[in-house]
Amino acid sequence: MECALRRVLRLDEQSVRYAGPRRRGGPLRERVVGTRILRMITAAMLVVGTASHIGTSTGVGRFFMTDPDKNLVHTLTRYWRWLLEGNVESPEQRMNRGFVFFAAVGCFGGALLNYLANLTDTFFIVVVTIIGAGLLSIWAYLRRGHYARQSAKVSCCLIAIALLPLNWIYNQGMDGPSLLLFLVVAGYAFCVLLVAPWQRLLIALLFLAVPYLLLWLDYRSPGWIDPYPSRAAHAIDAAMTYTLSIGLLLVMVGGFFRRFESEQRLINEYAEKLREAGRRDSLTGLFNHGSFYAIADAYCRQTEAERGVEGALILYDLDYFKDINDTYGHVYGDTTLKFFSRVLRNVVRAHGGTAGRCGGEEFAVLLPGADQAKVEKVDELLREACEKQPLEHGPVRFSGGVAFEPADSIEIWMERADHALYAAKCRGRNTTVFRYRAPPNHRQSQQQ
Ligand SMILES: Nc1nc2c(ncn2[C@@H]2O[C@H](COP(=O)(O)OP(=O)(O)OP(=O)(O)O)[C@@H](O)[C@H]2O)c(=O)[nH]1
Repeated sequence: MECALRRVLRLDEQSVRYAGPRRRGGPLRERVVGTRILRMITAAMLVVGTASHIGTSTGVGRFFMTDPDKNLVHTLTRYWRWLLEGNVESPEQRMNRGFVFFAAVGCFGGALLNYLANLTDTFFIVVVTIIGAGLLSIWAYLRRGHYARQSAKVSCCLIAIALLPLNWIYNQGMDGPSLLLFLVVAGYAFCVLLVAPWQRLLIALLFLAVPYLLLWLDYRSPGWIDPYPSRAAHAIDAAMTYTLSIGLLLVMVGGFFRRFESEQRLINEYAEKLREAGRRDSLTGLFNHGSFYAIADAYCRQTEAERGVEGALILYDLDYFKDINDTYGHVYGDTTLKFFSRVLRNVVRAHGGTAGRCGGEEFAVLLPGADQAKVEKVDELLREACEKQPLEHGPVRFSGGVAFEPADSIEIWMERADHALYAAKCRGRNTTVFRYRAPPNHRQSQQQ
């Protein structure tokens, strides 16, 4: 195994010459190869995973998924999702999980290869394994939906203080790819850690201070730094690190786009909820006075040009509601209002109408295109439902007044319905008056 690896990586005498004389002393150990391979593996996984993710989210992957013989993308996406998705679905968390997971895989892969090929000191293998275990436990913690920012802070510190300095020392220091990796991880830290400005400043200082320190070490004590064994190894490492960096940038930018989209979706949802709440009566859930008037007024205007158009406006008022409040309390009064509203909404909706609460114990119903027979039916069903389901202190009773044929404005139409309602109250309540039909050509006569 060791020989094969060495043959593949061409670690021959010529390669050793490229590196120049050993600076740290002792025989040349090809420890750099392990970290290089780990980056290759991580980059390959990242590229395949990201490609499958982009494939499915853009719809390109659907082409493959429709064909049962080409379901590789589907399988990869399933694994990719399992790795990144947990109990909580937020783009920030997914971005975090993706980053931490690949860092952990990189550590384990590197440690394993270094061990198998006997490339580095045991110290390097142990430290990288410990860092990998730390990152993996952070990833597992994140998958369970725990708070992402604390874990992101810990993983950033682990990478910045331990992993990248090791990478620096074992990968030709300032001539290797570690500075590029520092830059990408710093970008990740700035993107994911939405912390207070002073903490952001601390992170920036950390990502400046550690490379400065390493540059100084590189300059003052070059014996600490391991060179590349060959030009080929240097080129491969540069290519792989660059690919890894592009992949990580993709994860970050993709995460940001998804986060922007989900926040936009949330804003729209809340705006819609607010709009809806502004149109509804908070106690009964029916349209409130303003929105009911607007709907009914729009109907009046819409039917203005049409002659003899059908339609009815009904006003309902609960009977002796003040007595109910005074005798059984306001809570019972509210229960009565809610019950009546629910029954009213169900009956009216079933007949294509709209119900609203005009205030107190007064309700309004718009039945577009309804003739007298339909209005009588609605009224009958409503009374029947209230009688059949008595509340604790008896059935809800109410009076109603109906105005047929839309008027020029809702105010005029309401006034006519109100007259009918008043008539119903005068007749002894618990009844509906239908007699307020508009005279023929009432619109023309009103305009004159
Ligand atoms: N519980 C409760 N009571 C309300 C609410 N809004 C208005 N009221 C009460 O409704 C009562 C209306 O009383 P009135 O206008 O005298 O009507 P009424 O007693 O039903 O008499 P008639 O309509 O003539 O049968 C008042 O006591 C108000 O305080 C509400 O949201 N909840």
